[in-house]
Amino acid sequence: MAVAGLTSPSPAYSHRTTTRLRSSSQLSLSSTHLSCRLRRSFRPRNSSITCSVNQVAPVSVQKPEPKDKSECFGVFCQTYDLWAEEETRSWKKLINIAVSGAAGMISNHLLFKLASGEVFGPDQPIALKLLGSERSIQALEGVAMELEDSLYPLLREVSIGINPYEVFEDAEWALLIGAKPRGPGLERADLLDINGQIFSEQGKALNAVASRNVKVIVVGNPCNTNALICLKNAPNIPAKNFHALTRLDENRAKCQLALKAGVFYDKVSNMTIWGNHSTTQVPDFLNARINGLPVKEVIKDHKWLEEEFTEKVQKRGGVLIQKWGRSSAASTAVSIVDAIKSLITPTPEGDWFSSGVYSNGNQYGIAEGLVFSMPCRSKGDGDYELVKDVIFDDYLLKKITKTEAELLAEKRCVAHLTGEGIAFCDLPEDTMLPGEM
Ligand SMILES: NC(=O)C1=CN([C@@H]2O[C@H](COP(=O)(O)OP(=O)(O)OC[C@H]3O[C@@H](n4cnc5c(N)ncnc54)[C@H](OP(=O)(O)O)[C@@H]3O)[C@@H](O)[C@H]2O)C=CC1
Ligand SMILES: O=C([O-])CC(=O)C(=O)O
Repeated sequence: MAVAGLTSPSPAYSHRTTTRLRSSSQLSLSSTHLSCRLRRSFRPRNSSITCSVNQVAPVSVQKPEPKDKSECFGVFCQTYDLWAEEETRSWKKLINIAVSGAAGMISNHLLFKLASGEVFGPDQPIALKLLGSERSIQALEGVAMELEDSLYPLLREVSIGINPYEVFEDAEWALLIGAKPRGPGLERADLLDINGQIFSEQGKALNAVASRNVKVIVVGNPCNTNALICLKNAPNIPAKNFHALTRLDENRAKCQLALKAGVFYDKVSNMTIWGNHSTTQVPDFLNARINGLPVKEVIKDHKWLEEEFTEKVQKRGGVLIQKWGRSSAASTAVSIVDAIKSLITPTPEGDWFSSGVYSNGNQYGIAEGLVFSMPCRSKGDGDYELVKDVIFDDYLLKKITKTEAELLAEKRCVAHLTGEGIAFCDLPEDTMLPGEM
C-alpha cells in the first residue's frame, strides 16, 4: 500500500477502503498508519522513520476489525524529517482535539481557526480527530481535503472516523457540536431524547478512551442538558471539565449593550449569562460594566434593559435564522474559540466570562445537579472558579428562577439517560432554543 500521498485525494484513504486493504494483505495497517504520523518524526536528524508497509510485521491471526475505524487522512499520514525545520524545536507537545459534527456548518469555520494556530497559539501543534457518521463521511473527507490544501504548519495530524470510541482516544479537548437540529413537527421532548442518546454514547466513549483531564465543550443543542447527560455518563472524568457553550450569548449581550451605550464593544465587561442556552437565559445587566461602571449607571433606560435588551439577547438566534435561513455558524465558531481561550489564558483582573458548568457546590443557591451558565474566572490552566462578588436583585433572582425551573424540567425529561430513574417530561410551554421563536 502506498502511504496516502500529497497528490491523490482519492477514496484510497477512506476508512472503508483501508479496511479492505487490511483484510487482503493480512497486515496491521493500523500500525502502518500510526507509524506514518507526523508526530513520530520529532526525532534527531538521520533517524526519522521511513514509512512503508514493509516495516510492519505480518500478523499470524487476523482479528475481526471494526468497520468504523478512525484513520489518519491523506497528507497527514506522511512522515517528514521535521528537524530540518528549526521552528519545530520550540514547539510544545502535540495536543489531540476531537470535534463531533465535524462536517457541519459550525465546524466548517471552527476547524480552520484551530488549525491556523489562532486558538492554541503559534507554538502549539495539534491533531484534529474528526467525528462524523455514515451520513456525513463523504463530506468529512471533503473537510479533511480542505484542511490538507490549507497547508497549516501546526496541523500535524487529521483523522476521521464514525466511532467515538476511536475518535476520542487520548483527546485533550472534545468539542461536541454534532446534534440533530429541531425540525418541523419535532417536539422539544423528542429532541432532548434523540440528542440525549448521542451525548450519552459520547460521554461513555470519553469516559473509556479520552485523556483523564479532557476538557469538553458541548455546543449541540439543547447544550446544557446534553452536557449534563454527557458528564453523567463519564464518571471517571471530573464533572468540572464539562461546559455548555453560552459564550455566544455573552458576546451577543455585550454587542447590544455597546450599541445602546454608543461605545465600542471591548468596553463592556463582566457579562454573565445565567442558566440555559435557551430563550429563558438571563443576560445579567446588573453586574455587567461599561467602561468599568455598572451598566445601569451608563444606560439609564432601565425599562429597555429589563425588556428589550433581555429579549433581544434571548431571541437573537431566531432573528438570525429568519435573515440567514440557517442558524449562526461563524459567530458560534468564534464564540467556541473565545470559550477555549478563556480557559487557557488567565482572565483579566476584575473581569469574568460565562460558561455552562456543573452547578454542584455553587455559592449562588442555584439547584445542584444542573449544567447552568454562571460567571467564571480562570488562571489559564484549563480549569475555572466561580466568581464570588456578584450581586442579585429581585428582578435578576426571578429571571434566574425561571431558567432554573426550565433546566430542572429538562433534567426530569432525560432521567433515563443520566441514571436517575424514569423520565417524566413536563416542559414549560415556552421552552425554546434561541433559534426558535
Ligand atoms: N450553543 C450554542 O451557542 C449554539 C449551538 N448550536 C447548535 O450546534 C449544533 C450544530 O450546528 P450546525 O453545525 O450549524 O449544524 P449542522 O446541521 O450544519 O451540523 C450538525 C451536524 O450534526 C450531526 N448530526 C447528529 N445527529 C444528527 C441527526 N439525527 N440528523 C442530522 N444531523 C445530525 C451531523 O453530523 P454527523 O452526521 O456527522 O453526525 C451534522 O453535520 C446544533 O445542535 C445547533 O442547534 C448552534 C448555534 C449556537
Ligand atoms: O437554536 C439554534 O440552533 C441556534 C442557537 O442555538 C443560537 O443561535 O444560539
